[in-house]
This record gives sequence, C-alpha cells and structure tokens, in this order.
Amino acid sequence: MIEIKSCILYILALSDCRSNALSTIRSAASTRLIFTLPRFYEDKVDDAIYPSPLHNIHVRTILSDDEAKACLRISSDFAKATGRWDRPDSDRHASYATCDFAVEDCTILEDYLEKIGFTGRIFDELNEVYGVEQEDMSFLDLFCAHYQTKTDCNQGSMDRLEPHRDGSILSFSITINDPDDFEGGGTLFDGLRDVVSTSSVLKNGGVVRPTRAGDAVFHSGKALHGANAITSGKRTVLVGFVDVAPWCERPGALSAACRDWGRMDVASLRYERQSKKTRSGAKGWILNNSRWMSKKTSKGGAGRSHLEGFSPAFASVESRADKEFQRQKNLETEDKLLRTILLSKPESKINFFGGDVTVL
Ligand SMILES: O=C(O)CCC(=O)C(=O)O
Ligand SMILES: [Fe+2]
Repeated sequence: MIEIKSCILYILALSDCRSNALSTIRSAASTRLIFTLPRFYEDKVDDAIYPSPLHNIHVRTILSDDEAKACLRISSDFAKATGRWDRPDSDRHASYATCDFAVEDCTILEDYLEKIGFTGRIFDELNEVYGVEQEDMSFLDLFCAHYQTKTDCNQGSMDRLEPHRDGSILSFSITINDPDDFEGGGTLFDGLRDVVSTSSVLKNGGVVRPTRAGDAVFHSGKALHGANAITSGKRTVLVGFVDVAPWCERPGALSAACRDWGRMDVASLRYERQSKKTRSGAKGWILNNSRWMSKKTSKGGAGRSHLEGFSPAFASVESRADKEFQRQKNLETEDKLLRTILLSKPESKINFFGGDVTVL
C-alpha cells in the first residue's frame, strides 16, 4: 500500500514539475499566435475539413530566456570546437543541407534538453495543436542549424534555405538567439505569401519571424517552407522533424501528392523539349513510338497504334510550364494533402489494426 501511494505521489510530483516548467514559461509574456494557410482548392465534398489542424502554423513560447541562452551557449561552444556551422551537413540532409549538427552528437545539449523536459514540452504542444497523441510521435531528427551572411571568408556557410518539404508530417524551428541580433531571417511559407498580416510576426512574403529567443514555429513539414535569407548578423535555430506513427496516416495520401508534385516538376522540362524541336520553323514534337513496341505490335496490331510524324506544339504544355500556374497547382496539392493526411483517432486504430481494437 505504502509503495503504491509513494508511486502515485512520485507521478504527481513529476507531472507537477512538468506543468510548472511550462507554466513559468507561459506566464512570462508568452507568445501564442496562429497563421492559417489559405484555401487553394475548392471542393464541395472536402469543404467541411478546411482548415484542417495542419493548415495552422503556430508560434509559441517553448523556452524561457535563460533556457534559450543556455542552448545557444552550449551550441556555439560545440560548433566552434567542431566547425559544424562552417559547412553544410550533406550526410544527414542530402537535398537541402543546412550548416548544423545533430543534437545527439552534442551530449551536453542533449543532457540539458532532457533536464528541462524538452521532448515532453514539444509533444504536449504538438498534441494540443495538431491532435496527435504523445505515444504516436517520435523524433526523426533534431538538430541545431546556423545561418550567417556570406562573406569571402565563409563561403561554406549558409544565409538561407530554399523552399522544400520535410520528410516529417510535423516540424518546428525554435530561434535560440535574440531576433534583434539579425536582420531578415525567419521561416518562409509559400502558402502565406499573399496573406495580409496584422501581426508583426508575419512579415511580407509569408515570412514567420518570432520576436523573442525561445519561441517556436510549429508547422506541417509538408507545407512548402524554407528559411528566409538573413541580411545581417547570425541566426541560430533548433529544428525538429517529428514522425507520426503509420496508423495515424491515411494510406496513399502522401504518394498521391508526390505524384502530383512530380508531374509539375517535369512540366518545365516538357516545355523546354517542346520549344527545342522544330520542323520548318514550327515548334512541336517528332513522334515515333515504334521503339517502345514489340515487333508483333509495331504495325498497329493488338489494339496499339504506331505513331510517326510531327505533332505541332501543345498549348497545354506551354501553360503548364508557367511558374505561377505550377505554384498554384502545387499549393492545391498541398492543401488536399493537409486536409487528408492525418486520420482521426478512431479511424486510425481501426484502419491499421483491422477493426478489432477498442479505442479507449
Ligand atoms: O530555419 C528555419 O526556420 C527552417 C529550417 C528548415 O526548414 C529545415 O531545416 O528543414
Ligand atoms: Fe524544413
């Protein structure tokens, strides 16, 4: 009996400690802002689910001033000793490499984050804003990235990160140095580009730029985003990619989106090819599909047609190469994905475990 009681007291003490840590931070003029990605897609059937939780970008206080300072000091010391902010880390992020180090490589930072209950705080916030259960989330990556203006002496460093989508459904970045120490910067969202802002945190062009060290930007990693260029000073961020358990994800939603984004990616190449090929001055396509047909079918057998000759340029190929057309289409695909990719809790357990699970 005594043992059980002390165990309960211990649990109460732990939860008290965690909520105390969060409430201390929250009471100190904490930030709570939401910016919603606009609708890019009209569909009567899906109307009810716009905006989904994933359309919301949240800016929230996650570290106190002292905690942000401690993270910055530990990270700067480690980066100085290892040179990890002087060159992009293409081993870990092949396509969009940042000048960073993985938190797991810096034991002092890892221990410090554990001491302040960092993971619990992040998962609490993500659960609150996106509705994913704590036990269904895990870190895919957590790293500390550094941006600085380029000079002749630091050509390997970076001042921005081009627009991209992360490997994770949920992501965040926490500015750990004072935002007054740099100009420009912030996390840029393509979907927010034309949103008229009344907040000093949402800048022109869809840039979300927290005003205090320790504030996090929580977003879906599948919303096209990047780091806005800094024009002076240095910007240091803790970036996290949070994986969501497979039973929380709607099967096929991500692959359908990747197919549609892929089609837009090749549209410019198709237009380039169409513009190069000409016959008697007219642009178009020189067709000959016999290479792809077996000997038997090459004369139009078995329902296949042999095509050979010149086809004039397609207007649709030209219009699909237009950059703004492509942007709208990609944002439409993104909007559809954000509406559908997360399953509701009852849907998720039933789908994944074949319907024999009681959802408590
Ligand atoms: O620096 C930022 O705010 C964004 C970083 C980011 O998107 C990334 O590292 O994947
Ligand atoms: Fe990213």
